[in-house]
Amino acid sequence: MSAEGIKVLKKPQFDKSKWLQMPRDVIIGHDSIEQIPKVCEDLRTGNSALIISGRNTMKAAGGRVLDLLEDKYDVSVFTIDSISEQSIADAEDAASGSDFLIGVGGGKPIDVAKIASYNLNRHFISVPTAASHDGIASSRASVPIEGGRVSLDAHPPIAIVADTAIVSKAPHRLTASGCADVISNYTAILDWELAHRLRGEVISEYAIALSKMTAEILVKNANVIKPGSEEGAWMVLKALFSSGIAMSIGGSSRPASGGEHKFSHALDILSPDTGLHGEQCGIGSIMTMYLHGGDWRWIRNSLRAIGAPVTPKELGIDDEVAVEALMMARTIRPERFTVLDMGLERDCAVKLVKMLYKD
Ligand SMILES: NC(=O)C1=CN([C@@H]2O[C@H](COP(=O)(O)OP(=O)(O)OC[C@H]3O[C@@H](n4cnc5c(N)ncnc54)[C@H](OP(=O)(O)O)[C@@H]3O)[C@@H](O)[C@H]2O)C=CC1
Ligand SMILES: O=C(CO)COP(=O)(O)O
Ligand SMILES: [Zn+2]
Repeated sequence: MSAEGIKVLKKPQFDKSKWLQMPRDVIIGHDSIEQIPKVCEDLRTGNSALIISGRNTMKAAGGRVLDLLEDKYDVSVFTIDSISEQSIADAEDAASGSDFLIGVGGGKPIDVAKIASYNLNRHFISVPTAASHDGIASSRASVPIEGGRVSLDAHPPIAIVADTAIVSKAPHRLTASGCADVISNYTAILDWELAHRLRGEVISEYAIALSKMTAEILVKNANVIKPGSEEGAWMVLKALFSSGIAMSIGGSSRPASGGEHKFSHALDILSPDTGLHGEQCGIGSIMTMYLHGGDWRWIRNSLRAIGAPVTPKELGIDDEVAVEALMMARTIRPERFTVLDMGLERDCAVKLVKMLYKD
């Protein structure tokens, strides 16, 4: 071919751009709830606030937030029982006259506050009462919809106020569930890498490194995570924060949510209000680690060490329901490719669940 026949391809211009949002004020520590008025002042949040909380969590912390703010701010309270499209719409109605929102509770009130504030274009402050989930800092919200669940784009809290004295008094089951949510990062990452290899899905090495490091540090410090320990609460809250930041960097929940989360979301449909989110993800993670050919016994031992359940029986569900959840996982958020989307057959799912009981 002559020189004239060769087309010189111009290197495409670099046109990548990313917009990351992060929390501005983060206070984790003993009696940090007392700092809430200062945080509101610092962030110039406005004059009126809506506290979104649950029944138990209103008692554990919401009441104190109300006491601390009501002198200076016009504060109302909205209590939720569950997260649903309806409870989010109701929360938005309740918040329409408020300058900012405060989510006080576990994952559900925080996600409701996150979405409502995002839809209303208001700031929100995250006040976790339990170290039970890694949505305390993330910019995502997880919402059940008819027959499934969606991970919605939202925004991160403008501030996080996590009081270790309050969180350490929450039932230990919640803390162990938060640890399991973080331990499941190991398999979430493997699933993301699998989707990258097979489907060309874009991955973020920074998000992966942070997510993995977070799980490693947590497992390394499992010995301090004991019922009632404030040091343990501190350790887990830091991990949950870090995992949430990995999701912000990744631009999706991918660094912390893979097949084990799809299994958990399926269980939420098949057996609602039985297991906690992180508990279910932990058990899912043992099984998906097995499918990835990794050290599933190590995942199981790590979960046991922090007091999380490792079998459907310990979770309070029948093995048949766990098998059904494995089969249903591929129908949950089908665009999220994981090891459970590779044509798992029912008899293999049965074996997988049986394997959980092996020595
Ligand atoms: N956005 C994200 O990135 C993420 C979102 N999630 C979502 O979070 C949710 C799971 O969170 P989780 O916290 O497990 O569930 P909940 O918010 O339902 O909390 C579980 C239970 O613990 C109670 N509780 C919380 N704190 C205390 C306390 N200090 N003392 C006594 N009881 C307490 C709650 O009481 P009450 O009845 O008062 O609420 C509730 O009954 C799921 O919807 C999940 O999808 C999970 C991970 C990441
Ligand atoms: O729970 C999460 C991360 O721990 C969020 O994941 P989902 O996007 O699957 O709801
Ligand atoms: Zn999770």
